[in-house]
Amino acid sequence: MTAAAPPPPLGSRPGDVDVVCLGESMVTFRPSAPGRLADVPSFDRGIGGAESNVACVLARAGHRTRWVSRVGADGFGDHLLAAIASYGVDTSPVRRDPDRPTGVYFRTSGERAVDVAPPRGTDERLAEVVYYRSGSAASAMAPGREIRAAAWSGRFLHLTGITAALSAGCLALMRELTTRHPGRPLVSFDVNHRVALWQGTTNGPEVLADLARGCDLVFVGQDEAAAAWGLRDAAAVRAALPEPATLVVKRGAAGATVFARREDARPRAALPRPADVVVSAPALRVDVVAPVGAGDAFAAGFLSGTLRGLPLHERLRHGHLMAAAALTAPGDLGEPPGRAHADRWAALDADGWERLRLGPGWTGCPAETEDRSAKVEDHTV
Ligand SMILES: Nc1ncnc2c1ncn2[C@@H]1O[C@H](COP(=O)(O)OP(=O)(O)O)[C@@H](O)[C@H]1O
Ligand SMILES: O=C(O)C(=O)C[C@H](O)[C@H](O)COP(=O)(O)O
Repeated sequence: MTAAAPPPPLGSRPGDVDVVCLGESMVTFRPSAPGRLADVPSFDRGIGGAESNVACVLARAGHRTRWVSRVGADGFGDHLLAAIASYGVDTSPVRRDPDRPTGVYFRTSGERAVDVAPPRGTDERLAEVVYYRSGSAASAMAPGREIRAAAWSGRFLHLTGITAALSAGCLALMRELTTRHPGRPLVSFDVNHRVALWQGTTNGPEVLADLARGCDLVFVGQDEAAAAWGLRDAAAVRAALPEPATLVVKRGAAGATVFARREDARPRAALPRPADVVVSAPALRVDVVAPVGAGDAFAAGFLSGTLRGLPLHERLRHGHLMAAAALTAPGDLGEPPGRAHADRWAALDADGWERLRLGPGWTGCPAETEDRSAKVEDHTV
């Protein structure tokens, strides 16, 4: 028997993909008809997982992406690997665990997620989310040489706060990957505070803020910053999280604001922190089919614009466009618009942008085609 090949030395594949996304993915089940989980008779299968969602959207947008995770040696693991690879994502670092299952979750549609089943008669706009992921294959991830080499193999590493809540090993891995080691890639982090996953601990918000401070690009929703940290506006979030060079605060349908530090070659300790450039962009008008996946798609759009060196305003607009694709599809992943079309929409003047109204199917409807009026109302490109 030959010994297993040693893992590649750290950083031996610098930048061989654009973005590495590390985190748990699950098979998702959505009711095939509206209603509470208690009542619906059947479910449609899909895939979910904040980090692989980002990888899939980026791959569709033409970027080289890799997903690092673990799945069970079961049929759901087979399905996740095949589905994520079908987007063009490199899944070669994903390990199969013969002793632990692939995670699964159930989710009703609704404008907002809640962590427990809402009582009968409560607001139907609340989605119910039920996870079966405790003890899953991915929850056994932990620091190690092989996983770090895979995590460091791109220009960007994208992480989310979900991973930190999965197990002590996952939290240790997140702490390691968000430590500012010399030679690490740029680290992007979506706070993704999932209250249900932090039950039994009181320090989730504090841990998430700590992890965010070790990253270069951070995404957070204004609503989650308010709920987790009591921070009521974007400037307060920036004041509390000055460390990341770039911070994006999303305000759902209202828009998003990016704070980007002017880079400065002078030693940081010697000088006060340089001032930020602050740019905001309104979101699009969207006929929402399902809100799930919008945050991940937004992060992918912003990252795509960052990789392409686009101006901050266009990065935000690419975030909104990708989010709109997710919002107008039933599952986590929509069909993002092609790059040429996204670029043309992102370059619209403020009036043209405001006149866009996007409904289901809009991304498959290029601006030149005759029937676009059915899908994209009032847009002028
Ligand atoms: N109702 C909406 N109308 C238009 N765009 C929206 C709407 N809700 C969300 N978005 C878009 O999705 C992005 C992510 O929204 P957010 O509420 O932060 O998602 P999540 O809670 O999934 O992280 C927003 O920045 C925006 O681009
Ligand atoms: O909750 C989790 O652990 C998941 O990863 C499941 C979902 O796929 C993402 O949470 C979707 O995330 P949003 O884009 O913020 O809607």
